[in-house]
Amino acid sequence: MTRVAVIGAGAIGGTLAAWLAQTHEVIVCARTPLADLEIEAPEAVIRATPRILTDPAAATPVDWVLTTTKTYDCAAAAAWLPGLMGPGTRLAVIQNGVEQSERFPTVPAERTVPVIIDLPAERTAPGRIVQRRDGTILVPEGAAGEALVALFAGTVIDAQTTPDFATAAWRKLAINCSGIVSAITRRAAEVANDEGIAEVMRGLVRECIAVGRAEGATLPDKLADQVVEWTRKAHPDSVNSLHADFVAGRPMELDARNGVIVRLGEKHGIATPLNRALAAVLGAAVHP
Ligand SMILES: NC(=O)C1=CN([C@@H]2O[C@H](COP(=O)(O)OP(=O)(O)OC[C@H]3O[C@@H](n4cnc5c(N)ncnc54)[C@H](OP(=O)(O)O)[C@@H]3O)[C@@H](O)[C@H]2O)C=CC1
Ligand SMILES: CC(C)(CO)C(=O)C(=O)O
Repeated sequence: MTRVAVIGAGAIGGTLAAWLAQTHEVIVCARTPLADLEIEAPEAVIRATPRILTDPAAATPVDWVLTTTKTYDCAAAAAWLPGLMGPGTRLAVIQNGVEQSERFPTVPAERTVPVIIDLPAERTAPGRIVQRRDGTILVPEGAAGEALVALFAGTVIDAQTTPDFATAAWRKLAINCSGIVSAITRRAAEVANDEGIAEVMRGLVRECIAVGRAEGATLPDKLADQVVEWTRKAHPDSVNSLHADFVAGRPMELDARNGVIVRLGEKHGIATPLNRALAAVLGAAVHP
């Protein structure tokens, strides 16, 4: 049986830990204590009672570490790694953005697997999560990516390798950068039905497309319209993770979702006024 440690028991970590615990030995490395996991998935309620650790000093080596904290908590999450990483342990960085491979520099590149996850989920209480639909995972081709795909076999998470991970990451960033409109308006995915807001979303995505192409991703012009359509088809009450952070008064992944477009745009001489402006507005907003 594969030993898997999941760092972070939030929306993504809790959901993945519960699904993996059906077939693997799972340890949850949590900051806030919790008793167990209960996931309200589209077809069923999934329960799991993995071993829960709250002290990095208690961690011992596992086969896989899945890190699922927010990007702004990477430094704190790294405190778990000395205990969890043995000579053969692989680290999957399951976070939004396009810089997953750079966030845990102490782990050798060949043992780090960047992961793009599409899995809308919201945490309602410690260990209690609403999973809005079945999810997908994309990882780069190669032995480590294939091993991660095998880990998720038998779960509702459709894990696959891709020969062009950069494109996959930038396509997901296109969705995420546009999600800032939900946090600013404090409205769930249904806000995309407002045509004025949809036009702002398209503008954010067009900037993302320009910078992503300069970084080597293959992104069609129609992606701007597609992002709006996908958001309109999401569960209308679906709250994205940036919006969830804002209303909870937590830090936000503004740099990973919008700031990175501004930063890399500057590198390539591409103007990104919408991402810059909206990130500044949300960054300065007082949480509700
Ligand atoms: N939610 C979603 O629908 C999606 C999210 N993502 C991405 O996935 C990543 C995770 O997001 P999400 O699950 O929503 O985030 P959450 O805020 O729900 O969960 C993050 C978890 O990390 C925990 N954590 C923080 N620091 C530590 C630490 N040092 N040790 C252990 N645990 C720690 C938090 O603890 P505490 O309980 O104390 O807060 C929290 O439980 C983000 O990059 C996000 O953008 C991607 C796709 C969809
Ligand atoms: C697009 C979405 C909502 C689900 O995958 C997401 O990535 C997030 O909430 O951060």
